[in-house]
Amino acid sequence: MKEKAVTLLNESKTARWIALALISTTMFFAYFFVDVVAPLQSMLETDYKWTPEVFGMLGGSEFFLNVFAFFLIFSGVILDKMGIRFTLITAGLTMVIGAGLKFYALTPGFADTGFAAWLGSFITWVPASAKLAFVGFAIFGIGVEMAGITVSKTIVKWFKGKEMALAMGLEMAVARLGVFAVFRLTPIFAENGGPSNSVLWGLVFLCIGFLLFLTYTFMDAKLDKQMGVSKLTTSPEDEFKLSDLKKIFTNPGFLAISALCVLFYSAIFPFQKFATDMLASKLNVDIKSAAAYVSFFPIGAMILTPFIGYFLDVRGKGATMMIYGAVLLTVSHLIFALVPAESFGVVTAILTIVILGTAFSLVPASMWPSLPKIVEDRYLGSAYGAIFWIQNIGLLAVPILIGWALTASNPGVSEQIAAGVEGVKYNYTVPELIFAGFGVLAFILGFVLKFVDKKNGYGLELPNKKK
Ligand SMILES: NCCCC[C@H](NC(=O)[C@@H](N)CC(=O)O)C(=O)O
Repeated sequence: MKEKAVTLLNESKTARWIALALISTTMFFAYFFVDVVAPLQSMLETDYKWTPEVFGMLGGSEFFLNVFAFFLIFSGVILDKMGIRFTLITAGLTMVIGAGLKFYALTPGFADTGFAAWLGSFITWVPASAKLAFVGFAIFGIGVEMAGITVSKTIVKWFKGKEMALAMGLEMAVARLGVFAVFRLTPIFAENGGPSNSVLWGLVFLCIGFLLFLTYTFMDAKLDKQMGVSKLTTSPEDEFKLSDLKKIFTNPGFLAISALCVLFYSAIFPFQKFATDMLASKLNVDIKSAAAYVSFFPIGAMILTPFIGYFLDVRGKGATMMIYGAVLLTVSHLIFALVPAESFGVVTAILTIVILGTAFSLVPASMWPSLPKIVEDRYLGSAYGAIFWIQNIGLLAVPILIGWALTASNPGVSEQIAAGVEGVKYNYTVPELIFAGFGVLAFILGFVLKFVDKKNGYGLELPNKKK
């Protein structure tokens, strides 16, 4: 009897783009929450007495458990061992729980408790609200990073050999739209209820995102069923083993790309957190207008990333793109650092942000689809977890470093702002020079990656799409 050939769900264009839409929309909400208070630095300083150091620490706290308690390494192993569905649901729930705690930290309901009084009784320069917000954001951080690696592996599952870089580019584009939305919406939410209202909206969005992840799991289960994926059909050599972690950390391609990743992203995400205040001070405009200019940053990246992804699918040149990205990154931070405020107008600001947005498209669009070329599929989740872990070390340390550099290079300014003195502003030259330095190092690492690729034949310069 002839067996009926099954057309796999991922062979259907409609099905794979629906799968992508579901997981990408959740990442939109997740990225919204990541920066939900980013444009509110001065409001948090005035309303909650959060100094720039405290604000910088909040940015770092997102990565605290991932880095120090190795949660990202665990997340990668969980993904490879337990599969996509389990990990997506766990990630979604973790984000909601962490976000809920961060919201509670900013409410009067918390401020009036004995717990708040106790939290405020030690390390008194960090307010109780900030301490609890750090805990919530650290838990959220586990969820969002777990979601990030799982979404990457999911895209490889549905799109490998097809439009993989385009799909990853589109997913990142949708996520960036979340960052654009946050810079537009958060100041409005905060005007009508303070920073806690912005965080509450972020929490509501995350609940919707969780439901979308849940919906996707039904598609995933159907695809697995069609592929006959079960413990019985997976041969022992196809299964993830803990010893694979050693293979990841001794792979020269992985090490080069991870170093480039941490340097590049250290000059992007931490910048995003300080960018509104930096532009407000450099352009001498209010926070709302500055936040509106910063919103062009993710928009530039959002528009370009899928095009670059498409180019990589059909033409390749992934390693070269990363080098171009590092050059643009350095140039834009040098402009922010060195062009004097008198010559720095709105047009210069927007142009520089667009250059930075282009860098922010070139590197991510080529970096994330490169990893499946460097490591085996069976430990791809762990490899994504490990590269995120290395990246998170930078994302944790750099906002603290920048907060400290800002205070140190502007003696007395923090005290005047906290005292409510009008018109006092920070000068961001030193922090911007630090960001530019990361760009220079990323540029050098780009060449190292190209060399390692040539030596090991990973095919980073080759197209992703099979003819
Ligand atoms: N599926 C997404 C690929 C990674 C996208 C990348 N995000 C990260 O690297 C995150 N670890 C950073 C973060 O969560 O802050 C991006 O370019 O957005």
